[in-house]
Amino acid sequence: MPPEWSHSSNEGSTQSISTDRPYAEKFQQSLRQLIGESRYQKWFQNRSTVTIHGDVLVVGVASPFLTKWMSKEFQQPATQIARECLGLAAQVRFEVDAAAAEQLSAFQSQVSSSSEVKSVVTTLPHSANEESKDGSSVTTAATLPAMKKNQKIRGRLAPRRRRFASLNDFVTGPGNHVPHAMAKIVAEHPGEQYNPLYYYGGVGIGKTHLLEGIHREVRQNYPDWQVMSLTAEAFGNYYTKALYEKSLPAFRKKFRAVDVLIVDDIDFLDAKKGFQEEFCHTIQELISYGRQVVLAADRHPRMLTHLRPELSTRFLSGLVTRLESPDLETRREIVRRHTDKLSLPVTDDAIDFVATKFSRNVRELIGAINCLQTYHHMTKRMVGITAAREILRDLERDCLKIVRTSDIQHAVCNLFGVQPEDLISAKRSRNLSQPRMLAMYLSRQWTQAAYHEIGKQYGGRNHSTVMSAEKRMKQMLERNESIQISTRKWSAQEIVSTLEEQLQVG
Ligand SMILES: Nc1ncnc2c1ncn2[C@@H]1O[C@H](COP(=O)(O)OP(=O)(O)OP(=O)(O)O)[C@@H](O)[C@H]1O
Repeated sequence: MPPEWSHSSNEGSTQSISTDRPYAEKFQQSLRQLIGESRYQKWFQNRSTVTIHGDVLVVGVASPFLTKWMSKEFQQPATQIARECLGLAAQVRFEVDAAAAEQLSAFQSQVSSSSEVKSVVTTLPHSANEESKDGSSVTTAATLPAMKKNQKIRGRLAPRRRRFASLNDFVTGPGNHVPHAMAKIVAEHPGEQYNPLYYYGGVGIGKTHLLEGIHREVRQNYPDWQVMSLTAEAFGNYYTKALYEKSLPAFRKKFRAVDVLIVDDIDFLDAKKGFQEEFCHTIQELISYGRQVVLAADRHPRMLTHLRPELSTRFLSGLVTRLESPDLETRREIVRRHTDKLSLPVTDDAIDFVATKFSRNVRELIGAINCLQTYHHMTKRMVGITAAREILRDLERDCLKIVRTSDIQHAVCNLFGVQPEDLISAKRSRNLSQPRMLAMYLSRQWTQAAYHEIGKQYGGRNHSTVMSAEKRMKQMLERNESIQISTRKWSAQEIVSTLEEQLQVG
């Protein structure tokens, strides 16, 4: 699968080249054949979009209800076809996409006599919604024979190129103005300082937005430069393919010739020793020739505990900068700007309600606004606080992630590099006592488990051991004491926030 990739032609064109469209169309055709014409028409045609990001094929649908229904019904055939089109690593996700909702409502107004369409329209959102992280990059939409005569609608369904987010649309506040300023500097003077520039932070708080903003701005500032954006996973897949096909020289030529390399989700490399060396050589070579490298991950490089030392040192040799969840004022501004952009009439107290309720993750915040917009679209009413409460009630509940003790154990083991069976054993070695104490503390914070239940899960310890672990951990947080991970000490607060962010992602 090709990465999102843009370069100039010899004529100096500044257009992005998207190679996703043929894959998306092939996916649609093959799916139609596999599930049959009538099911395809009923569930996909005129009401879905297909977007490809690396190995992830996203089917956009019109409502949260449909995401659940479609994954239940079509996950298996869609994955089978995606793998045939994109390779074995391909995955399929069903997500809400405003373009699919638009398609559906346009289709409905065209063929309102069709009862089949009506039955789907009744499922339009009253509850959960989520804007795709890469929602700006709709690649191709399902074709619509019934609409083909309608020029206006056909225009809207035409395949679009990926649109990168803009740095100017990024709302800044205390937790993110420095990372944003760094993005501006790097986009103006790539390769000159902060190389590599490494962003880290929790889920849905703008890392990809900043990467896309840099991509876009470099392309504007330096139209004939080659800028490549992809995920670490896509890099790994290319590398594996090149190894398999014995085409490593071509692979290296391609990746080491770019002027700016932008790689998202670097944490993927943590568990993939096989790609680390190649990735390390790639960025080393680029940086040594003054090319810019920009990276993003969910953790600080030192918390990627399975990384080769030369790679984490390389990450640390530029600028490592943390993005924090936006504070209330920043969230209010994000809501204001987004509702303005959608021309959504909404009262100030409804804005406050959304900004207060959806506090951890901007993607969820934007998803909430999209739900309000659908309500407005359907009712033509101004969105006030009562409507906002009503519409977002389910979504608010869905955003509360259920955390299990096994999630906590997994996250702690991953961070400290210890084995799960050791963490839950009766062993008392020093390298296990701190991670275990932390895991017990998090189990109390995030699950409903009682002290004795937690104790039982950690080597049959009694409830007083768990109570003292919790007390000691609280003390460490209050006094801002440090915890050792491999060779380095971290503040207890930083470790707990990192783990909690991962628990929220799942
Ligand atoms: N400060 C901000 N101002 C405006 N929009 C924002 C801001 N932060 C995030 N967003 C928007 O929120 C959505 C999610 O952001 P993004 O995809 O960049 O998150 P992320 O940190 O990369 O998440 P993940 O860890 O899941 O990859 C995007 O639509 C993005 O444009």
